[in-house]
Amino acid sequence: MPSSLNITNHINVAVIEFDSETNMKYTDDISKQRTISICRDGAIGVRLSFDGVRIMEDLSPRITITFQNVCKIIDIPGKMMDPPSKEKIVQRTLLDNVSGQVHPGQLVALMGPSGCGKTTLLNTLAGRSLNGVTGNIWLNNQRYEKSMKRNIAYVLQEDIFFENLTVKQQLTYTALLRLPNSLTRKDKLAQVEQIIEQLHLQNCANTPIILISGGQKRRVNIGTELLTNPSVIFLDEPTSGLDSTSAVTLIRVLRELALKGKTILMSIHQPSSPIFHSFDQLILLADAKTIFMGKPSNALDYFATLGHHAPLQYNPADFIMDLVNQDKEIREELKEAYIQNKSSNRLENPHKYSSEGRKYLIDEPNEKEIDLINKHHKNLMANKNENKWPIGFFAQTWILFSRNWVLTSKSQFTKLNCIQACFITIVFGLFWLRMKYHENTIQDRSSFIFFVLIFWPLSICFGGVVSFSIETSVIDKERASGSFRLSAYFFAKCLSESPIKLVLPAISFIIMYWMANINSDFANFLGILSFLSMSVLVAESIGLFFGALLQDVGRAMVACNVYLFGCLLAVGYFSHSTPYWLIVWVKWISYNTYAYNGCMQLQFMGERTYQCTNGVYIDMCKNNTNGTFISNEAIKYFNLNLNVGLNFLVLFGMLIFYRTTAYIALRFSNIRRGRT
Ligand SMILES: Nc1ncnc2c1ncn2[C@@H]1O[C@H](COP(=O)(O)OP(=O)(O)OP(=O)(O)O)[C@@H](O)[C@H]1O
Repeated sequence: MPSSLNITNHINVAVIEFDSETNMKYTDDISKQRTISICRDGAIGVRLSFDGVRIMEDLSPRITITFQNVCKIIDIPGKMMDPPSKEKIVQRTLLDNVSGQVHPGQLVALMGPSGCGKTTLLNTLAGRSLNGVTGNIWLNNQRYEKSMKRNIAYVLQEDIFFENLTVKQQLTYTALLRLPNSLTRKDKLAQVEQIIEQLHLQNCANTPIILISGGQKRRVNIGTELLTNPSVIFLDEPTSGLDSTSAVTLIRVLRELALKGKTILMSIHQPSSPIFHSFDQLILLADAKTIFMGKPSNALDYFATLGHHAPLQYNPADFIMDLVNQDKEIREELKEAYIQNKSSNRLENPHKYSSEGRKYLIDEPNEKEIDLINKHHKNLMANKNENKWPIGFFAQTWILFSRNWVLTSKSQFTKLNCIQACFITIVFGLFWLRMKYHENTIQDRSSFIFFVLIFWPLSICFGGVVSFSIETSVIDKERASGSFRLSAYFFAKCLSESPIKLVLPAISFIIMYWMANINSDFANFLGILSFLSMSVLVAESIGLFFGALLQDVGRAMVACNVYLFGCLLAVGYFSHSTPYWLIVWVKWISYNTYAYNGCMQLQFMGERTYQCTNGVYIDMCKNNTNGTFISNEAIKYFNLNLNVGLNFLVLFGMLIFYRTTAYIALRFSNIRRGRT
């Protein structure tokens, strides 16, 4: 035993969080150093190591998940059927009275042909897309409630990440977002290290996810879900796409987790023989119904009782999959046989199939209390005062801001973008090279401003259109596990992306501005730069708005193009004979009007002297072609009568307007997709 002084030193941190329901356990584990475990009634247990860092330990409640007669029926519009149905709505059964029970410490496989309902069952048990679901689901002896989600991890079939992040960055940002405020940053980072070690990811911890192998990606996916120390883990085909060695490694990791008391249910397609036999239980589905539930080692014996004998030396999983993938008649026979075999009154109602196989099946739960009792009883309901989110709005915004900053920097400063910026800068600079302060350059000066205000805003705008579509799958996945508010994501995105997206346009503009010799006054230069920056941000907001509203890149691009080019023409630069009724209103809703107006005034503002040339543009040069005029005269020529400050203010208003509508559109599209 360590000295009492030692213990006291390290309890200091814990005492702050003690309450009547907190248990303490002292372990003298040499491999993990001496630790004190603190276990509360929540999902997260805490271990104190002697260096004072708290590490979450496997002290989450042990949970038995019981599901009984779970059905899912959805309505499909008749015209979507093939062939189209005459009925307006066609009902389709995705799950038909599926029952089962998975205990802590068990690794259970869910198998069946493609489309039999494995993912649907996992979604249902994980509390996702519960529309049209009936039946009972219990976690221990408590009926399933939304708040219990925090005890559940769901590893999706696809490995969805921001692939430019390294493995460690991915896990760190997730830990900072999903672990509660009661843990310090240091504790959360320690938890990341623990997961990296547990999932054997040390070798690729600092490698971008895009460069790691499929098996490693799958483990990062699992690690991301394990960070919150869940009690129940659902995995949808975690071994698909992996070679047999990676699959075996993964199953070994899952087995280690099961040994720590996790309840694990995973769907799997065609496991190798060793993997098949490593499961504690097998649930086999066909056409939305159960056809076998028992130990994998009993599966072949069960099917043999129904006359389906496996050849010797044959992988049992292959045999079973071949069997259920055969014609519909066999599946009907297997479904019927299972119903008979599980039926308790089979003796009173003799059936055509042998009921000899019953001894190979595990009994289905029958809602009796005995099925639901779990010796590790814990209250799984969320405390009423408990926050819905692990961390507050500002903390969420800050972490998402940091992550987005890293991602946007990587995506913005690519070689391609830099080459494009250089090329545009040089072409624009050479085209309008060192314009003289002469009357005949005022039109060229106008076109310089006009084209600068087209190129950069439009190129950033199209980035905005695709922005959500690139991020939607990751954000949806993260929000499905309750990581952060949509508003925090949007706010962080706006704050982090705007400055980064302005860097290339600003550098390029500064060089072009000097090359074209626009206006040497520094204040005017800053003013024009501010107008360009504001135009870029407004244009990006328009892109974000269409991207969020239409949720389809193709359609959003078309809508954005039509809108922007309509607005661009309305400035009246290209045609002076456009009907007044057509441009009079479009002109005032076009951001180009204000940006162009402001920049042009700033360009000609001041007392700079211009040389008259032919008197085509400036009245006072008409009779004095060798004279001079003050640049302000050009403002009159271009009829620029809206105050510079007002132009900027309107642009700023547009920025706020389009960002707000983009957020509303995003929230609206989330509701349409069933997310809140
Ligand atoms: N939202 C939906 N609308 C209509 N049909 C759906 C919907 N979701 C699932 N289905 C259908 O339900 C059936 C079961 O789908 P599910 O994804 O659960 O199958 P699965 O067993 O996981 O298949 P796989 O092994 O190929 O992933 C499929 O036929 C699928 O087409």
